[in-house]
Amino acid sequence: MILSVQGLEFSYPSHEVLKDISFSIDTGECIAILGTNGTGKSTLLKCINRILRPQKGSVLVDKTDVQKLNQVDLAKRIGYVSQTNQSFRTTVFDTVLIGRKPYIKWDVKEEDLRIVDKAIEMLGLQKYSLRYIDELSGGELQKVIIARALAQEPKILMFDEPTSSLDLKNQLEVINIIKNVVKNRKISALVTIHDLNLALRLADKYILLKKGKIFAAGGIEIMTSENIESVYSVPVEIEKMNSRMVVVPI
Ligand SMILES: Nc1ncnc2c1ncn2[C@@H]1O[C@H](COP(=O)(O)OP(=O)(O)OP(=O)(O)O)[C@@H](O)[C@H]1O
Repeated sequence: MILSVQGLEFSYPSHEVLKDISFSIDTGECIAILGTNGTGKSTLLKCINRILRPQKGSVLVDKTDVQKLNQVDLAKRIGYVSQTNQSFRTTVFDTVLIGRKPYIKWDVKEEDLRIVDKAIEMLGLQKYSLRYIDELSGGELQKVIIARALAQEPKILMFDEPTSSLDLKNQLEVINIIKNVVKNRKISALVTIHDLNLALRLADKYILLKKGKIFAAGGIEIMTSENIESVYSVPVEIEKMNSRMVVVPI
């Protein structure tokens, strides 16, 4: 088990957001965190990555409490791609190189450069490598930030809406990159995503959040029309197309 969240509760000063959240993830698993706007998906990722401190509960990564890890060890374990991006004026290459920061002691090594090149190549960003990130489109920048997280080589990759600025082709590419990286590197991913059909392509397991609580969690068997309707308040049908499950709002 690479990640274990037990009895997590989190409130902002004005209101309670997460209640009694418990789940665990094994190596090689890709988990989609689903739920309506404002239900607490990003807050959950931030609690796991220690950006926010839960009032109750624990988060163990590799059996170690995240609260006890120093910043470098945390960054070697968890890579986080948030919904908001940095605004420093750096090139694409240098931005992705920042992902290697936890490993660089004095000088950047050949291996760091190789890993950065590989991440840039995986996201198809070679032609932008020397461009400043404020000269990119929203989707291109999103891919740069994903490349930086891959270069970080963490054990758990967390993505907050990784496909939100991407066109259809890039959405599918990014989903496949995440799936392949998880399987090939034997790591895990936690992904918040609004598009249920992309979630079905991506994930091995699902967590349906409703009003800050886990409404259902598990494999494909929990992605029923009843559960989806209950969480999103929209009637849906689940159909099979080309041997793939699709969610169709009705
Ligand atoms: N910094 C903050 N201070 C106070 N309340 C906040 C803060 N950030 C988020 N919230 C509130 O906490 C709740 C959960 O927000 P969160 O961003 O985790 O939801 P989400 O499920 O990720 O939503 P979305 O799908 O819209 O991104 C919302 O009611 C939101 O308004």
